[in-house]
Amino acid sequence: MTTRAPETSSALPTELDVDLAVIGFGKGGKTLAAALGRRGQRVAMIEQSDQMYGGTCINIGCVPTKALVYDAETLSGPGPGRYQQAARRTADLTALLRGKNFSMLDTLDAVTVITGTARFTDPHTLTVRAGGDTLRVTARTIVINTGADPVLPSVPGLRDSLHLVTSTQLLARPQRPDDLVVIGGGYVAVEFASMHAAFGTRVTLLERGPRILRSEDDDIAATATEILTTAGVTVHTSVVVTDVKDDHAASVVTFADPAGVERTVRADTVLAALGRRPHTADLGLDAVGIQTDANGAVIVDEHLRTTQPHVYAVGDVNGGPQFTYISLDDYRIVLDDLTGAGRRTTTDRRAVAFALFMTPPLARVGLTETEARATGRPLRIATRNVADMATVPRARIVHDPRGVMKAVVDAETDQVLGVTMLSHDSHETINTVALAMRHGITASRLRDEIYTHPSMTEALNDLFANLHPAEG
Ligand SMILES: Cc1cc2nc3c(=O)[nH]c(=O)nc-3n(C[C@H](O)[C@H](O)[C@H](O)COP(=O)(O)OP(=O)(O)OC[C@H]3O[C@@H](n4cnc5c(N)ncnc54)[C@H](O)[C@@H]3O)c2cc1C
Ligand SMILES: NC(=O)c1ccc[n+]([C@@H]2O[C@H](COP(=O)([O-])OP(=O)(O)OC[C@H]3O[C@@H](n4cnc5c(N)ncnc54)[C@H](O)[C@@H]3O)[C@@H](O)[C@H]2O)c1
Repeated sequence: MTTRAPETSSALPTELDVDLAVIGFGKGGKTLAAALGRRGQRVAMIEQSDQMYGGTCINIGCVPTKALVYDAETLSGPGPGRYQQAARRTADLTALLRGKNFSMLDTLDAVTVITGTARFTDPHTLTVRAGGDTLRVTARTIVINTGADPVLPSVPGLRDSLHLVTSTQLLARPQRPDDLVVIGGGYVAVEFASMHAAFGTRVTLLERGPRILRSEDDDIAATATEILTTAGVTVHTSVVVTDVKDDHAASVVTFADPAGVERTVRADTVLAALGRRPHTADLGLDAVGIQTDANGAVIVDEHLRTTQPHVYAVGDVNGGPQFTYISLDDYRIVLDDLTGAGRRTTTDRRAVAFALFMTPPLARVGLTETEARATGRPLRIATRNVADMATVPRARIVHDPRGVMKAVVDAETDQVLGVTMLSHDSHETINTVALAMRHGITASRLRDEIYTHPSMTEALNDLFANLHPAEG
């Protein structure tokens, strides 16, 4: 167990040779570092910030956002005070998890945690800098796990606005905004809009596409929009944000509406939630023969090997789906390649579910109706409003009968092609469907299974009993 922070390491060696060097304390990399460290391999974990031990998810991503969403749903009292209480609790929680993540590696004798910024100088060598100090790390195997950064579009005035925030900056604030403009209509936009509206912030969401949640079916996006609108979010779609100007304590955001009419909205905070781009620009990859694609993602094969076969890329940086559990699965693939049979690949992934934590949450696994129709197969489809599911009292028990569920099934094979749930607890229930899909359990069997009562899972009895041949 040795911990080196180059900024304080003048008495420490300036060179380190290890079996594995991991750049970035993300989910996949830290899990691999711990696994190989426990086996006695010499590992260097290099993380640029002592505020990021444990990576994006626990510090500035999943954990703080979901803690705030939960508190928005459950704490009582006036919005500003509730938010401050929730923000304090969230900061305490992330600090606790950050410490635990650091200890998980730092307590392993074979692992060295280095706090500094890494850059390749040759295919087996990294230069790690912090302040004026430099450490040279050579490694047999290197894993790039540097995550992704928010994209900021070149809207005039946006980048210079004093009121512009990324999700990271907004999470760091102890106070909620009074008026928030959210630009974007995807994961970050919808989660922050929903949560801040629940804390009493006036929220306006500006999405350039014809609907929010562009990957979902029209009817699902429409129900999500209705839920957000009822919760107090003003949603504008098919808009073009043309200008952002600061005016004392606020920003004036100008946008063209679908008819081309210029409109403005004023807010003390403007959140850019426009996607996240793989973090590769400053790693020196080109010079050492590690190729990236047009979006900056490290190009990898199905074993997550880069164009230098001893260098792997895991998590958001390799351009795959940006979810913590995908980074974790990347770890399994790399571990198998390094220590196992090397059979596990990204092509093994089937029926991977996701959940977006608006209230109630939206979860999906498999195909949307639109995607299923495009396959040309004969389909059976069920669409059920939660409020109409009399046999699912759980939603009313918890005071939340909002939402809709949809199942899309191959009419010939009875195979489940996809399920979408915008409903209470869908982030849990969807895992049952995903497991069933992965193991070939048919729609009829899901319809006839025994589920606990009163639970949201028993909605599967109702949903799969209501399949009808797809029209059109
Ligand atoms: C607001 C928000 C909410 C989210 N919510 C969810 C959710 O609910 N569920 C979910 O599954 N996913 C969620 N995500 C996505 C999820 O957080 C990411 O997909 C995941 O954390 C990516 O992990 P990673 O392994 O790619 O690396 P990361 O965890 O991003 O770690 C990368 C690390 O590399 C470090 N680094 C970068 N460059 C260098 C360098 N040159 N030298 C040293 N260190 C460096 C960074 O400081 C960082 O700590 C959310 C994301 C955001 C932004
Ligand atoms: N619950 C979760 O699992 C969770 C939560 C948050 C983030 N994430 C991950 O982080 C990733 C990044 O999230 P995100 O919301 O930043 O990106 P996103 O790709 O989900 O959504 C970006 C949205 O911005 C819109 N957009 C782009 N340019 C625009 C412009 N100029 N004006 C208006 N709208 C514009 C797009 O049409 C899209 O709807 C997600 O894709 C997801 O993988 C996951």
